[in-house]
Amino acid sequence: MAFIVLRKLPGAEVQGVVSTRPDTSVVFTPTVIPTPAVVVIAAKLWGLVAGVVRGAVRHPVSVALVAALGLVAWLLGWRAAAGGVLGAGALLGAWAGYRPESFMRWVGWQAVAWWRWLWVYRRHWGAALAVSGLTHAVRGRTYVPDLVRVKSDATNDRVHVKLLAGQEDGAFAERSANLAHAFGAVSCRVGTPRPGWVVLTFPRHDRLVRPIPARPIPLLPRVDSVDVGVTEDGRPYRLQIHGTHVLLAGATGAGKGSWLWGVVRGLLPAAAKGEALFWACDPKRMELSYGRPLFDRYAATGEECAELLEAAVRAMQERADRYAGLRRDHVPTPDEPLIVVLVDELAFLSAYQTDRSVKARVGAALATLLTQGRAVGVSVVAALQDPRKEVVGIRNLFPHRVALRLDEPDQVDLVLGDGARDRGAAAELIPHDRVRGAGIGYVRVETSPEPVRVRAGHVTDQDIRHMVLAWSPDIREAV
Ligand SMILES: Nc1ncnc2c1ncn2[C@@H]1O[C@H](COP(=O)(O)OP(=O)(O)OP(=O)(O)O)[C@@H](O)[C@H]1O
Repeated sequence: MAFIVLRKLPGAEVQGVVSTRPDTSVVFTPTVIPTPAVVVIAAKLWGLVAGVVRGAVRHPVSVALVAALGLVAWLLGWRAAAGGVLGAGALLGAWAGYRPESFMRWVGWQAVAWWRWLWVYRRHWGAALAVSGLTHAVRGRTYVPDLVRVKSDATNDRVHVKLLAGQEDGAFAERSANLAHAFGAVSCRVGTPRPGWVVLTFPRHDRLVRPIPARPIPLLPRVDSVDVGVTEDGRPYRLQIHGTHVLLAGATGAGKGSWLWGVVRGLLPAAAKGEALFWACDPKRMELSYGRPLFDRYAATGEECAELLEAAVRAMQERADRYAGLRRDHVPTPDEPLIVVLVDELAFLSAYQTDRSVKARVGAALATLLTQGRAVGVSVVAALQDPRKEVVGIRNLFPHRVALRLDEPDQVDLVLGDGARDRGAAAELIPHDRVRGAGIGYVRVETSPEPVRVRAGHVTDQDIRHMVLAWSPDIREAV
């Protein structure tokens, strides 16, 4: 409208023309009302002031720096301003050299975030969201969700987006693959920090691309959770054990073994103190047999596994009878240790089990343990290749679940719950290659609706041999 007022367009004004485009319905040309220049200039000025204020609120440090520099140049001349810039640069350089972590925290990552906001996100925002189908047209005007802030750290960019009124976070979750491609990232995870907002997490570097050595055996006994690996942010990941059950789902070769052994490794000091016991079901006889001396009970055949699980149910019920009316939770002690029931391949005992009576006994014992074991100190940690198999019935009884590499995208939601795949848990895309992919899995954490990618420390055969030599009960007793 402003141009129509300020500039006389050539040719005659065409009025009341109805135009059509092949991809839209009828579009009517709006009536042009000549506006006084002063109104248009005032509107432009208002837009400018609003833009400056918005910029100052969103980027206070950058705006303050530019303003301070302008003030110095105005009051003292450009030489003083240039000297100030050089001096500030030297100070920042010294800070970065002596205290790189605090420098990155307060200055470095802010600068990276600002650059990424400007160069990667802001530049393509409207077009990328329009092509992804995340903009909305209302009465001929197109509205784009607001790109409010970008925060960066060593691994990820977190893009804070204010949704359009009436838009829902699921729309972004469904388009996470489009967004990842649009902004050149390997993936995009969608979180909802509060109503009306989404946070899109774009990883810049993959910290998990190389295997991680087995996590150190803790110095002090601890049973609540175990440090089994590292998250993509580089933080240790503690898997909850006490008061819960854990399901590890992953195709063959996905690295379930390193998670199972990571649990054993982290609980060794507690086991040495008598506060944790390992009962192992190893129907494949491949995985757990290697560290057999570490286990207080070990079962391999279907019959033996059924007996072991029923013994766990008896121990659980005996405790429940004693606790009834007296206490509501379990505290591990040498008299009342946490019993960790490890099951290497759940489907061997359920879906592939040919002996019907064994299958029924295992199913009944597992269902009882999973529904009643948590409060009295019996935790099940089970591995499973195919989450579609007959374990469907008990799958949801595991409060903590890990989706390692899976064969099909549909399997992800079966393991992690509805919507996990859309929110970025692309477990079917974890590389098959052992070096780049084994041991990587997606987990859900209580603090965030977005799945978190974790790589378990690689517990090698040599680590297991060392664990057996240093920590098995027989050897400790002999010493
Ligand atoms: N965290 C890890 N980091 C790197 N390599 C790993 C990791 N975990 C396992 N591996 C390697 O990947 C291969 C497969 O691991 P593993 O046997 O644990 O897989 P799995 O899921 O138990 O497979 P299956 O169900 O067939 O037994 C092994 O060679 C192992 O050494």
